[in-house]
Amino acid sequence: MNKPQLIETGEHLELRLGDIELGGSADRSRNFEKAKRSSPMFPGQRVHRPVSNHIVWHDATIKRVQREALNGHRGVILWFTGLSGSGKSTLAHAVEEELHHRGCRTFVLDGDNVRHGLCADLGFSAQDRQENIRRIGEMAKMFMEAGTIVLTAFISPYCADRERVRGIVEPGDFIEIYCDTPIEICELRDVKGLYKKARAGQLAEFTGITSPYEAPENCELTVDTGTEELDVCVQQVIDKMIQNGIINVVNFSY
Ligand SMILES: Nc1ncnc2c1ncn2[C@@H]1O[C@H](COP(=O)(O)OS(=O)(=O)O)[C@@H](OP(=O)(O)O)[C@H]1O
Ligand SMILES: Nc1ncnc2c1ncn2[C@@H]1O[C@H](COP(=O)(O)OP(=O)(O)O)[C@@H](O)[C@H]1O
Repeated sequence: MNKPQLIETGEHLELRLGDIELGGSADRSRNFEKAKRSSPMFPGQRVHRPVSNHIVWHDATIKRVQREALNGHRGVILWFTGLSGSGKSTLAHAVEEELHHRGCRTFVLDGDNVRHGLCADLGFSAQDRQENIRRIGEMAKMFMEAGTIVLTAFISPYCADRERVRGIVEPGDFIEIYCDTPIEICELRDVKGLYKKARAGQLAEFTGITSPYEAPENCELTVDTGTEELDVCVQQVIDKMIQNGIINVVNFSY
């Protein structure tokens, strides 16, 4: 990797790799106070604010931009969304491999895995899915603040829930990637046999069958994970990252 430079500009620290500005202001990690907390959208929907009035934000002395300088690339959230079987996990892990082999710090947060631990108490009602995505969004943000390229692979079926995650980070920090596989193909793949169960009435609230999926309308990238080869989709994600100044074209040219 090219050696990144930290440049002081007034009150800000900038991280530069060649001509690319990798980081933003040194106090970007303080956007806790600015986090958008939207109003409830349906009865019973949870709104999260600290329960106690007696907690005070503690500023880190080592900032995100310094961690990014150490890593040689920006932290970012790559948010993969799509139906079950659309290819979120396969694509996220394939992109991670590509990035890891080229020296990037990465981590994949995967739906089934997170539901074994942090979100083991949640089911598949709209409210539980909302809470699932809220927790994952907060966790992804922490990974990103650590300077990591975090790749998330959750159905995240509701536009509002995805937009809420976008709203807790700065513009450019959240790259939404729609794994656009039609349900007919997902059902043919039926990787885990869940569509068969859902059709047989053995699995309630199954996305695409008895529970909605709201496709993104203005996402950063749509990938045709239904018919394109995996390596083509990986390259599209890498190209988007280069275009957005997350990683350096020098390290990713073939
Ligand atoms: N009812 C129902 N609907 C959808 N999916 C179900 C359901 N029950 C279990 N599963 C399995 O759980 C995985 C989806 O979890 P997520 O955390 O990604 O869902 S969500 O974002 O909160 O909607 C999903 O994983 P993927 O197939 O990788 O998407 C399924 O394996
Ligand atoms: N271009 C592609 N991108 C991702 N997955 C693909 C692609 N083409 C075929 N597949 C296959 O589709 C399936 C997707 O499964 P998975 O990644 O578990 O989906 P999800 O995480 O969305 O539930 C895998 O069997 C994978 O090999």
